[in-house]
Amino acid sequence: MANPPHGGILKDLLARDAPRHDELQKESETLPAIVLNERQLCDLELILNGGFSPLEGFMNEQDYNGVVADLRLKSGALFSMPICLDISPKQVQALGLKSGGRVTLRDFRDDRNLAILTIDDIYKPDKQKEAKEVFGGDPEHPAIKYLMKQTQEMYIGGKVEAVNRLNHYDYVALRYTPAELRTHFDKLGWTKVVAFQTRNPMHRAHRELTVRAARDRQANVLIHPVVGLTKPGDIDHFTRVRVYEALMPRYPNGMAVLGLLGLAMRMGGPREAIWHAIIRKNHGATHFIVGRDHAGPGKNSKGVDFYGPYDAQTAIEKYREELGIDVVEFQQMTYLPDSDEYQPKDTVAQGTKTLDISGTELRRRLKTGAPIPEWFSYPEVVKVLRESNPPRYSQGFTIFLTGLWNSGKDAIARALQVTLNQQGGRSVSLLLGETVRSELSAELGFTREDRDTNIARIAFVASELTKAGAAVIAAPIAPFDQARKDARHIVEQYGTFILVHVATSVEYAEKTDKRGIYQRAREGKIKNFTGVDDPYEKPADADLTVDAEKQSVRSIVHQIILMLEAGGYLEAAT
Ligand SMILES: Nc1ncnc2c1ncn2[C@@H]1O[C@H](COP(=O)(O)OS(=O)(=O)O)[C@@H](OP(=O)(O)O)[C@H]1O
Repeated sequence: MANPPHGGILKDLLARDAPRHDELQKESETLPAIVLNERQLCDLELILNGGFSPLEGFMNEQDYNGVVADLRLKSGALFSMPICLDISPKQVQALGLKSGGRVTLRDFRDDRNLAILTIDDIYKPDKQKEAKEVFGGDPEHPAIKYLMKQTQEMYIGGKVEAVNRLNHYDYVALRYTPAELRTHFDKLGWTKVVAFQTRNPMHRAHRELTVRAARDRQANVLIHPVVGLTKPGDIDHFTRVRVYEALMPRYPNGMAVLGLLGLAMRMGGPREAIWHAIIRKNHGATHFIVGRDHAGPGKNSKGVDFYGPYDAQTAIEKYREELGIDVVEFQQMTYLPDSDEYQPKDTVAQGTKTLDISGTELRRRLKTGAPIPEWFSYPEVVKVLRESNPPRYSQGFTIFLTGLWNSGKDAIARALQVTLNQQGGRSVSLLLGETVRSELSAELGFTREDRDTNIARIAFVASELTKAGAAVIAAPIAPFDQARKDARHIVEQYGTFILVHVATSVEYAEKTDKRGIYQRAREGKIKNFTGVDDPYEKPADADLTVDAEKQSVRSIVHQIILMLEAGGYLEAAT
């Protein structure tokens, strides 16, 4: 038998009775609706399927205050994380929400009605207190940032009834509800299950740690990674799930099962560890692994740890009896090359040679293509990671040429395009000012606002192409510094952005103008012409500055190619 859920009863709020379900469905169409964001959707799913048992809805003020102050619901049950539905006062008013009323909870992704909430109360939380008590108070903590910047001013509490399940389209078969996992364990005949929480790829150390835990407790293993929301900047869950799938055959004799958990983590260290244990208990696990810096966000910008490395273990220890799940505490695992094995750091005899590869070092090796040894990870895991972190020579990039009209930037852009096409290996996209103006920005003029919009559109397209692995050459005038900086920011989410200032003087651009455009601008026939009666802000952040008066197009293109080569973006012809 699987572990009894927290509070004794596994909540399952989806109406099984077909007539009742139809009634709720109909009613949901008639009620005012709150459209849930990603975090709220994750929370709702785990409320509805019992992952957050004994919760039956979003917390009302009494439950919230109890949880914030001393980790207790009004009923006295232990619960460490506030689970609240935030809403703006404006929306409360617009929807006419008040205590006793009912409101539909809707999915932002497909507008499906998911649940009906009966309102207990609408209250204003003390955010400062929540930040301090729940997360420790450091304003750089990701959950505190979210609380202060994204969370609305009011919370709305009350029980929910499910109308529909959330739709998922990725890894559906691996997403088990608590009831499904319990049935699965039952089917396998598992009575002791040690659950492992993670938001990172898993390597050999994790495999050794979980097997060791299983051996110690004579249990089976549930690999239970979070695929809802994790820490901003984490490796995306698609890559991670492929890693977990690659790793699973390394557990002997079917001793482990992989299940995905659509949790929105808060990175709340000690409080989060207790919450995680409760969630795993609800999913039927009898044991839960808590390792080093469990669910901590690491260090703040001053290099100070948000939590001590074993704070979570201490916190969870305090509630050991009450939690009803056996917590398996682990020190960090380290590799002993002489005996080719992993051991918890605290059990290694002094003077023994150990090896470790940090997350930062791993990212560096993935980036540069440097080898990742087999003692650290399995080749099949490394293969998945390398596929998601391709070497520079197959990553996308954007070359953004900025300069006056007729500065030579278009000629450079065209020459660079054919040079890169000759090299091959990537598709090359050319976004000339004139093409963009006619295809994307036909309705825009040349006010500052319109020019900024034009550059923002170019940046968006360039970022998408960069993400897809293309070489993008953009060549608008882009006279304003802030718009160029914004463009860099957007593209750099996905790849390298190289700003090339084509600093040819206006005199030369004008002298070599064969179309008479400058003359028309001087005569006032074209207004607000850059370099004539509209400013060009010279970039102070150009990665390369060139001048078509002093250099040939060929030599400028060569300079850009050399830069790309130095950055590792061009694969040597083999
Ligand atoms: N007032 C004014 N100022 C600057 N340029 C003007 C202006 N009016 C029209 N044009 C023609 O628009 C083309 C340049 O547009 P860009 O998209 O590169 O400009 S911007 O980056 O949005 O500032 C460029 O045309 P193409 O020759 O087709 O490139 C300019 O000649």
